[in-house]
Amino acid sequence: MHGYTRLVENGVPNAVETVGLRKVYGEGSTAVRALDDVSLAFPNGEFAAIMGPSGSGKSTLLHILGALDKPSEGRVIVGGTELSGLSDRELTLLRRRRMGFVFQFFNLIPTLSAEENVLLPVLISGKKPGKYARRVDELLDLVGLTGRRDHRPDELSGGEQQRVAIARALIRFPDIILADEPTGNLDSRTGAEVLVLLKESAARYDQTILMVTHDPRAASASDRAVFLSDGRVVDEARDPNPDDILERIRTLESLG
Ligand SMILES: Nc1ncnc2c1ncn2[C@@H]1O[C@H](COP(=O)(O)OP(=O)(O)OP(=O)(O)O)[C@@H](O)[C@H]1O
Repeated sequence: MHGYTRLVENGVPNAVETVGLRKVYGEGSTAVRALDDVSLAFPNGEFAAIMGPSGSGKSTLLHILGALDKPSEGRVIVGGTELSGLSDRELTLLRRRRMGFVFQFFNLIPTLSAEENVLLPVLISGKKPGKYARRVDELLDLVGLTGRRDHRPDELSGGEQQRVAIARALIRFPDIILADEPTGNLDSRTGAEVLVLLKESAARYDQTILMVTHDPRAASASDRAVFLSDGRVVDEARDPNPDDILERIRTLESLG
């Protein structure tokens, strides 16, 4: 159905919403049901953590929420727009205009400086980089890399590279930030700093954060943790604390 819109109480569409999402990889006896009837709503401005055991479907869900992959069945609605009605070109534009990706393996371009990596989404979308000069300065300052702007990725630590990736994800003021294990290979202090950065940006620019993580401490920074098991949403926790999350994970793993 085209133009499908669901409204939340105050009349503003959810940042992202899914209805009856299924994803099956492969066919016949080797088919894997990665997502099974997932219906979720992420209101504007929410910081949501997506958790669950290995293989439970977290990355698959994040890729579908970020319009990087398509569901086998069900709907994804981003800011009131149903994705199934969009062409590949329109999906690309929607990703560029509205989404920022922070993935664990930083995907920085090795031959570009930190500053050039941050500007990459601007260059790719054909905008004039000069217009973003002030924004680059602001972001490099926000992530504490002003003094490293001319360094290439191999001249930066893992934490610094991750901070470049965050600045890059934020450069075009995305409505939605999708993060896959953003603290996964960082020490706990750098990981905590990265989360503070994401939260500060989200609060300042009214952005929604969708973050896959295994880390109870990272998830406790969120407004809501959603737990997947075998491709289904099996639990949710509002304003979770690390102990609460650990307890729920243990329960899920004992059931699995
Ligand atoms: N491209 C693919 N082809 C076939 N099966 C896949 C593919 N991608 C994922 N799967 C399967 O789908 C299921 C869900 O995978 P997914 O990567 O979403 O889980 P996850 O919760 O992110 O796991 P992890 O925490 O280990 O990263 C798994 O059983 C996985 O083996």
